[in-house]
Amino acid sequence: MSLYHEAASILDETRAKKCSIKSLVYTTKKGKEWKSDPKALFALSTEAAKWSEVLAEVVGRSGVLGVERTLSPTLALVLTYDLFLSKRGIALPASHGLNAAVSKHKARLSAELTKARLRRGCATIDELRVKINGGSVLSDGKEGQRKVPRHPRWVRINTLKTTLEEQLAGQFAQWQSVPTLREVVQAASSREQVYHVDEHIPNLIAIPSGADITTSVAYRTGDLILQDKASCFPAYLLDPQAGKGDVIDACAAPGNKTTHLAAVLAESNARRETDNAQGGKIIACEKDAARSETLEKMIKLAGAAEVVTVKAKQDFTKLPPTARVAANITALLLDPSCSGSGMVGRDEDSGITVHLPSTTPDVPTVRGKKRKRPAATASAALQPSAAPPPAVSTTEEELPPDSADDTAEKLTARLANLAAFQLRLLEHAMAFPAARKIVYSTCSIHPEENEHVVVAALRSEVAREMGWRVLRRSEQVVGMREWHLRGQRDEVAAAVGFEVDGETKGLEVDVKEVSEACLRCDKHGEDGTMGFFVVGFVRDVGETLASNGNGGVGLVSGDGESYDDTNGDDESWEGFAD
Ligand SMILES: C[S@@+](CC[C@H](N)C(=O)[O-])C[C@H]1O[C@@H](n2cnc3c(N)ncnc32)[C@H](O)[C@@H]1O
Repeated sequence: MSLYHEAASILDETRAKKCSIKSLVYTTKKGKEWKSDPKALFALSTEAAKWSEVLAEVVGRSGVLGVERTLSPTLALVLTYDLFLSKRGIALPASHGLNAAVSKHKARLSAELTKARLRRGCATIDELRVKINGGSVLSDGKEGQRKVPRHPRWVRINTLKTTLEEQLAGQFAQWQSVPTLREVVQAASSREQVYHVDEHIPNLIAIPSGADITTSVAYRTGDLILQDKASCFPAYLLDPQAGKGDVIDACAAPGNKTTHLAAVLAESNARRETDNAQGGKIIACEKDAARSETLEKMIKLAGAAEVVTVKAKQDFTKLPPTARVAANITALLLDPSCSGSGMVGRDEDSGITVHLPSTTPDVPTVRGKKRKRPAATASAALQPSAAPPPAVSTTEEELPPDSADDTAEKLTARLANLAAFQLRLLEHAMAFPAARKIVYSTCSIHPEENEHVVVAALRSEVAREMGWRVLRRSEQVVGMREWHLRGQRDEVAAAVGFEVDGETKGLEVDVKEVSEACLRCDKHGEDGTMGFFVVGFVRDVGETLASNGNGGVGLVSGDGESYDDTNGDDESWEGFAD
């Protein structure tokens, strides 16, 4: 099988199973069977996927698929990518059937590529490349108007296996530390070896987007994990503490947040070495069978298998809060499927939408499965708050990321279904009897999946019965408390049902408190993150919350005895920052 056939089959599988290209190339059983060099295969599949929205238009409008019967839509995508966009061109002899099938239509394809570029307002292919690689651009100030993407590559140091210091002295020994993220971003195109240690998340560094560490031993052995900064917020905010019960990661695959949770818990255990309050395990649920396999592999690779128990093919909503395994669950991380509207095209860990060309010309872009759904408003799906949410089809939870050609009506209906599903999961989490803390997150920029779900959850019967409220900003771990982007106040107010006009108190929801408790990350913003939303919930019943000295809160029993005495040791968390 040629590189092109293999890359096309990877794109087909990515679409069908919604799994990442990286996991297909490197970690699946099939990965061992690839004949092509994995690095070349990964690069071609990822680049073709990133460009697929444009190339689907180019190939579809050219009509090539109607005449070249040997070409499948994905095969045409990967070949057209190499024909026009890779430095070396198609890596096959000119006489090879596949090369000829595309090259003989070069003029027509090239004309369509020009039109597609102009439709996107780009004067040159390089400008289009920048747009595709990160959306927004900024001048690097070195070569006139040369533009570079805003996004760095985020690398989490896996403290289950190594330390930040060890990696900076080893893998990054030849690299230069820079004091600002901007310097990393500006180095993106020149591939300078610079890194910036993040100010908010411990053990996280940013490196230029062009820097590839995926071939390094440290990456392959799980010492380094590619994880967007925003995606590190949930585990850090949940802040599981040693000796205070077990944690559920309800929607765990592919497992980046699970392994981050394990690392945070292990840090806490290490700080408690001298007393008896160690322990705590993580239960990772994943509904999808294929993704459960990936999850298991990622956990093993990250060295988290001892502390994490995988519940493969486990629908979280089918795990009864009264089950024996649930009795000791004190914290839950809920990162459910969402619209993915915050995802950045180049973030291979989060998955990329593969667009396919039409097999008949003049149809701009053929998207994935078409779903006929009645129009509905997202907020209607969350009303009335105490009533059970409407039934959601099982497939709707798994929709691919938003597409530019979604009509407003389709998007509204889609968000309504997603929001109802997300609320259902959140309400289920709130029913766990020993639970004291929940972190809810999405990689969506839509308030319907974010602030609106938070308000609906707070107003739900289970939240009121169990005493759930938001984890206030002042109670959050230091990096999250200091994060500048908070929830959208007008959206919280809209969900509560009244306008903001200086008066922020609702009947049962404090708009200011709730919006301040929520954290948002901007897609394509100066922070170099994907679009993201995260919020914490806590309940005080039977216990009160007190500062744990980590800048956040720990549980204190009713009689005032603290379960946590990490004052002093916590300095190490903040110490990593610079
Ligand atoms: C956004 S992804 C989670 C990403 C993951 N937390 C990480 O950081 O690597 C959502 C996952 O939830 C799974 N899922 C969806 N509904 C579920 C349910 N009811 N129970 C358990 N898992 C579910 C999906 O299959 C998908 O793998």
